[in-house]
Amino acid sequence: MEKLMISGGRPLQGMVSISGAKNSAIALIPAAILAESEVILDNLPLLSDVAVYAEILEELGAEVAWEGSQMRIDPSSIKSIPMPNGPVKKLRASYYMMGAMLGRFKEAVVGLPGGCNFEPRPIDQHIKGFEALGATVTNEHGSIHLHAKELRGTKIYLDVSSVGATINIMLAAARAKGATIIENAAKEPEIIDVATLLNSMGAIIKGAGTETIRIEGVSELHGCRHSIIPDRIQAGTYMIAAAATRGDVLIDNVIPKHLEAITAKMQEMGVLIEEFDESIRVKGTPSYEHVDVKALIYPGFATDLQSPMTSLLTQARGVSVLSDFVYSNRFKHVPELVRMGAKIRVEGRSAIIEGGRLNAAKVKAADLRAGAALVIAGLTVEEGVTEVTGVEYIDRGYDHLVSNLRMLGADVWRQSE
Ligand SMILES: CC(=O)N[C@H]1[C@@H](OP(=O)(O)OP(=O)(O)OC[C@H]2O[C@@H](n3ccc(=O)[nH]c3=O)[C@H](O)[C@@H]2O)O[C@H](CO)[C@@H](O)[C@@H]1O
Ligand SMILES: C=C(OP(=O)(O)O)C(=O)O
Repeated sequence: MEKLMISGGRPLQGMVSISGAKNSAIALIPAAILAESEVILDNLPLLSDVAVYAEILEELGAEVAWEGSQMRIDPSSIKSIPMPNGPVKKLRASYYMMGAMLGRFKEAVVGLPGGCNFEPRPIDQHIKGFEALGATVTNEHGSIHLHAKELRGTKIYLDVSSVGATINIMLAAARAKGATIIENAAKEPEIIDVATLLNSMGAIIKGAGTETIRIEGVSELHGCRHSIIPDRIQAGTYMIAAAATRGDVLIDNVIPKHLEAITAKMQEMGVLIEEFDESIRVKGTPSYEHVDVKALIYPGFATDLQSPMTSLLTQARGVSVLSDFVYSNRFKHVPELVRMGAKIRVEGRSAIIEGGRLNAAKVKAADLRAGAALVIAGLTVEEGVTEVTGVEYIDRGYDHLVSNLRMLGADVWRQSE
């Protein structure tokens, strides 16, 4: 096991290039199961979640060649094998195995997902969707068993606009008979990315990115080549880190439109931000105003940036209120930030943050974005070394974090625990 060591107090300066999006990559890899020939994914991030997904596909019999930021997946010899345990337990997005296997084989056995469990994360809307398409779904000893004689298109209204359920239903419906309409669909950019890949594979999907998605089922899908969209959450994290250290950073390979909510909130605090076609420059200022933030579904402020934003708000004057309307209890970073001297209390689904200096401490990342929050907090500390354990969570979602931060002038290194 390793830990991250951070000797903070240096403004981040220079340029960082953002990798492809985790939440796209880990949906696009299982989507390749639906094809009959090779799928090539470019701009793939180097993340532990991606490695686990490659392992899952290999276990099923796919040929996977991963070199740098490209993955070639030949799914032609994939077999329908039950996956109750093993790598599916290591990540959240293994739930996409249900939609992809159901679409291709009309059956699947998949262990309940792992990943970041900052609070109970139900999958009832995924199951409701599969059942509406004609599948029988049972939970047997912690594994979901799915089976259908045939999948038939239908209209599905999601009770909550879930990213995972929207993508999972698209995967299964892409090879169903007839048309499926998802109402109250999630609108996150990663959903458009998955629809783009599926359409390049021969699917007929319209409306991705809006609340109504229509999927015309087809009997066969073929291979294709696809470049993954930039990771808006990694980009937002570097934007926050640049501001928190009062630095000046050009964040390259981003889609500024995907970052509008975080950009607007940071500008409201007094951070200077310039937008270019594919990059964003973030320049810190000596003093920030407190703001209130509401994490919402896209295009609102991303819940995945809520924890990193908490660290930035410790650097603002006065009292900020940060509420999460996607996850009511995503606050595992708070006690650790308090250990570093932050004045934060949680009330219901809100964190009340009073600005002030942080101190170096030994802290533990309990999930991916809590880890990012602690790294940002450590970067602001002027004396001493902050130690962050739980690095395995951070490796789920940040490509080359240490080398990127070092390139920006931070004094950060990994060390054995
Ligand atoms: C792999 C992946 O893409 N992960 C992202 C995805 O997670 P994930 O797809 O799991 O999150 P959802 O969009 O499904 O969850 C949104 C809300 O809906 C609720 N819900 C969800 C499904 C369901 O069947 N029933 C239900 O009640 C959840 O508890 C949560 O309150 O979107 C989240 C919200 O943007 C992000 O934080 C995660 O980074
Ligand atoms: C919660 C996250 O991921 P996952 O859904 O994969 O656990 C995240 O990326 O912040």
